[in-house]
This record gives sequence, C-alpha cells and structure tokens, in this order.
Amino acid sequence: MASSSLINSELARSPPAIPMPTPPLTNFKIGLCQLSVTSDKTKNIAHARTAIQNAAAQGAKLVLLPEIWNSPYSNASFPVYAEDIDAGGDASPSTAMLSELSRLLNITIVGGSIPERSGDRLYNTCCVFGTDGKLKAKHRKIHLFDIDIPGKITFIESETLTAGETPTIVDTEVGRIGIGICYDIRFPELAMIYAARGAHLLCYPGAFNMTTGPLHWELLQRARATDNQFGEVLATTEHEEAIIIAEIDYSILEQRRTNLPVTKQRRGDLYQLVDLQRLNSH
Ligand SMILES: NC(=O)CCC(=O)C(=O)O
Repeated sequence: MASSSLINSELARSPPAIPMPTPPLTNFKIGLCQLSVTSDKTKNIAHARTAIQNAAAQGAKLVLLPEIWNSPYSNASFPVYAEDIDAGGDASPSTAMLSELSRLLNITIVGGSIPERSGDRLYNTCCVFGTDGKLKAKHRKIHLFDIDIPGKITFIESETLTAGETPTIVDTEVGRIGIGICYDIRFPELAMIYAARGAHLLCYPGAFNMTTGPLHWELLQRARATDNQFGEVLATTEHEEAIIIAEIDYSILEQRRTNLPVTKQRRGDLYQLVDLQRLNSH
C-alpha cells in the first residue's frame, strides 16, 4: 500500500510531454553510412572520412556512422582502440575527424560509436557534432549487449564496457534528436521518453549480430517508429557497404499525428511512462 501510494504521487508529478521545437531545417537530406571495419584504426578513420564527404556531396545535412566504426567489435579490441574523447585532439583522432568534417562541410554528424576511455572505464559512445564542429552531445550505450545463446553466440559487452547512465537528447540544426546505440533499440521506454521530450528523430547507430539480428533489425526500427507514430521505411539497403540518402520532411509527422491522434487518446489515468531524469530535475 505504501509503495503503491508512493508510485501514484510520483506519477502525479510527472511532467507533461514537451512539444517539438521548430529547428532551422525541417526538410533536408539524411545520409546513413554503412561501413566495414578493419583492424587498422587509421584506415578506418580515413574510410569513414571519405564516406561522410561522399554523403555530404550528395546533399546530406545530417550524416550518420555505424556502431564501433573505428575498431573491430570485440572485447579484446575495445581497450586497445579506445580514445579519451574529453581530452580531444591527439587523444581522440576519430572524434577530431568528425569535428573537422562537420565544420568544413557545414553538416550535423551523429558519429556512430567508438570505444571511449574515461578514467579507468570504457564506454561504447556516440558523439554528435554540430555544424560549428563542436561536440553537442555524447551518448554512452545504456543497455550493454550481454547474451549467451548456447552453440550460437556469446557476447558479454560488460566484460570490458560500463553502461551509460543517461538518455541523450540533443537540439541540432536538423531537429531534436534522441540517441541510442544498437541494443538500446530493444527497450521501447527509451524511445517513448525521447518522443515525450519532443524529439523529431531517433538515431540508433548499430552493428547487429547475425544470430539475433536479421529477424529483428528492421522490425525493431519500425516498431520504435510506430510506437511514436511513423513507421514507413523511406530507404534501406542490404549487408554490403553503402551510403543511403533519403529525404526527411518533418511536416509528415504532424500530419500522421493528426490523422491518428493516439497521443491525445492515451489513458494517463490508467498507465504512464515515468521519465525519472526529468522528474528528478523538475
Ligand atoms: N551491438 C549490439 O548491441 C548488438 C545487438 C544485437 O545484435 C541484437 O540482436 O540486439
């Protein structure tokens, strides 16, 4: 009884959804870079640089990279390839390249993710750079990929990595963006919190495995988009390296939400999503 009344009073204080702001660009091209990775970090950085330049040359104002694009995806590699992002410069050649290109090309970059070293900890971290080349946000993967499917795949990210502690939402030239990294997409509450905080776009750089991934990677993206009212696939590709360019038009969001007004029809008297970070800062 005591715990149920505590929950009820917390919910009663739950802040209302935040409307989406109007960003400088509401209509723009997005470029998604799917890259293969080698064991040579310098080559990986050069390769990502070329892909970003290529996407920007095709008109993309927002360019995305995949998860762990500067290093092989293994617990043995993470400590070796990790960079001190906060120190910047020579301590983080991967993010130095992202910063340089976002400024030179006047684009926003959601820089996939790289292994980050911070003190004696390692994180799987996505950096977002604005058109001025400044680091606007850093998302540390919140849900680490720890799975053990006998005979198929065992991968325990938490053997080397520490989980991030905060959802990440960032205002950019191309809208308010909520960030997750790969496995984070399997947790719908995170996406719903971003939508409630007025996100236009959710970006999940990924590197799915071939056991649990193929059945779900598109389904999960459509599910998170549908939960929050979109869900149409605008562009896609197969397994090879590719740069996908697609048009984003935010006016469609308003139209879809007007046509199917589920946000207004939610039964807040029966259930609610609690955004603890917002609740605690309120
Ligand atoms: N890198 C990851 O988080 C892998 C997630 C994955 O493969 C999945 O099925 O989920």
